[in-house]
Amino acid sequence: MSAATIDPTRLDTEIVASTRGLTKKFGSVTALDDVTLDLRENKIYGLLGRNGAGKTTLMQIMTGQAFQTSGEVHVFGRTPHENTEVLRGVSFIKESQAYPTDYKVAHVLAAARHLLRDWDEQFAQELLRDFDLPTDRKVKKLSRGMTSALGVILGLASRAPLTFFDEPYLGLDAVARQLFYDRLLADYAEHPRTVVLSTHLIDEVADLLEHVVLIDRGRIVADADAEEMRESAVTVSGSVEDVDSFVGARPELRRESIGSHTRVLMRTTDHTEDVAHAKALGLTIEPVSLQQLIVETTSLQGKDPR
Ligand SMILES: Nc1ncnc2c1ncn2[C@@H]1O[C@H](COP(=O)(O)OP(=O)(O)OP(=O)(O)O)[C@@H](O)[C@H]1O
Repeated sequence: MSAATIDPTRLDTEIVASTRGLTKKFGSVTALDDVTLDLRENKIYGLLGRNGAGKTTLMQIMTGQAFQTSGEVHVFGRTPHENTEVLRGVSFIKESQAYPTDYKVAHVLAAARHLLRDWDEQFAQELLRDFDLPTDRKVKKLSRGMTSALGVILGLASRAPLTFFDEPYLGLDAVARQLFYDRLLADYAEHPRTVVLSTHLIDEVADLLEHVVLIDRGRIVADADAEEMRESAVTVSGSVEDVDSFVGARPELRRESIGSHTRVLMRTTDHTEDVAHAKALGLTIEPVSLQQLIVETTSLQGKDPR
């Protein structure tokens, strides 16, 4: 779907969470730098960015688990910190989640049932069967994949209006990850909510994402509809002369040349027009994957480690 054909009613959905000028410093490290962001209801977001970009810090502050140094954060119109009512509608799933030493899977589920307003026990039981997770096993004794499965079950069955998944599926194998994506999509269709997926597996989740927030060294560098973002660039190839004249002065994200043949990944402001024009000139034009675009966008921002 192109930007022009997006259902206009979906553009104006309510804001469920927002930040204004959010900054977080850890000593001399600025983990978040003036982040202003709105998360709207009933959308699946990809929160993407390189290691150390600030994704986890942003999610921790939005879920009231950490304090900002300056700036504002609101969830359902209120400050999330120590706000039980707000947090009953928020689910934050992360791999490093710690549980009390003696907790079994069943205890974790009971706690979630108690804490989360929209928890669906029947769905949780279905997911336990799907992921083959034993409820009487101590969480400490679960394998890495089983621990990840517990995380995704909690996140899905919470049906929280605002659900964050901070790479909880790192331990899942490819089959279990696919099961997670399938269950998420099917359940989201029946129970729309705001889901934020933070992941490095961009290609794998690309089709799920409706909106992309790209963070680089603590700053938001892209906040766009996923389809619009995909259509913001193309790869064009042909003879150096033809490609150069087609690209003109427009921004190039990458160029690879062999002899007199060249291939350029370039920005475009009119995707349809550019595709038609390039084809008419006999150039080869290919779409760009979200992953490719994000790699090029973030690598352009500089590579100095913090
Ligand atoms: N408790 C802390 N004390 C000091 N520095 C921290 C702390 N937590 C995060 N940082 C720093 O803040 C920056 C952002 O970290 P964050 O964990 O938010 O990144 P991320 O995008 O989630 O990374 P990854 O994809 O690797 O998980 C990093 O430079 C990190 O070292």
